[in-house]
Amino acid sequence: MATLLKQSVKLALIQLSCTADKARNLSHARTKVLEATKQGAKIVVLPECFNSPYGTKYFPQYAETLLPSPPTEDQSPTFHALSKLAKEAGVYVVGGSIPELVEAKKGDKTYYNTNMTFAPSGELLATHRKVHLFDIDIPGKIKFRESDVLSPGNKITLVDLPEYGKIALAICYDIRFPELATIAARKGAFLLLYPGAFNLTTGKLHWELQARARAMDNQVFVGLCSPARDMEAEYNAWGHSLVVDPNAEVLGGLDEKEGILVSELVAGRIEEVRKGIPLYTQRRFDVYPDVAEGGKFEE
Ligand SMILES: NC(=O)CC(=O)C(=O)O
Repeated sequence: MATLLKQSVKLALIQLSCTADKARNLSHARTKVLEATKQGAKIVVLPECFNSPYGTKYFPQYAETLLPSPPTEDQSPTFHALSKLAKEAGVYVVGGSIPELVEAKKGDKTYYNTNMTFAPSGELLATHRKVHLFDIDIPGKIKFRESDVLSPGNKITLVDLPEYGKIALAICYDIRFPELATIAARKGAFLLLYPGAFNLTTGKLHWELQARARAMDNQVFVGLCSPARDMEAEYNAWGHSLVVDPNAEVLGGLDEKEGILVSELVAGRIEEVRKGIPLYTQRRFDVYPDVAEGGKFEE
């Protein structure tokens, strides 16, 4: 029987220390991706906003232009660094996210929080713009309004890795919207990946819970990749990158410090879990609508 994950694969999440120095962040990311590759990883993930600090005032300052693709070196040093790195390491590189600038002819500027995923050949396979912007206000704890600067993406992102199967990409706050995950899983993703930077308030409450919930709902692997925590920065990331299996069990996790988490995703595990708890044949579309009938896959 064909399995969703065609062969077992090692996934690495790089919980990178991210600074205000973009060039340093890029070369540091290279060092860590190569380190993960030495441990056998074939899919390597970087965190949300891995080449800049996370904060609305930083997005315009660090933004790069990705379109038309491929951008020049000047337009996007990160595109070129990640493409070269994927080729050098011979692995899939899921480039967390970076602030993206789209400038209209009349000078209007639009910013997105954008992921780029590269094949081992160095080819750009997909981009995902954060669909749900992080606008929250928890009195006395945290207020954040990405929408002051960013615009939202408008699609669900599935990426085909021919030797392994399909993965779904979304960014941080996107994880709180289970419809996106469910549609991607029902379209055949074996892994939901979320580069993300929760914080000390919401991280403690919901980070692991969200990861396990999306894995449990959809009976697929889930990976959440955070920047390392920096208490000198204005925004303090939660850290605790983790990988969860299709039975919602934590396969591995980090603390708040920089680190590399390598986890083996075993082919056949999804089908084993789904055989035991057969949600996939028990859905009642005569009682409620099938969300997987919808979903937009192109910008
Ligand atoms: N930073 C985010 O996008 C999301 C987050 O921190 C949360 O959902 O909590």
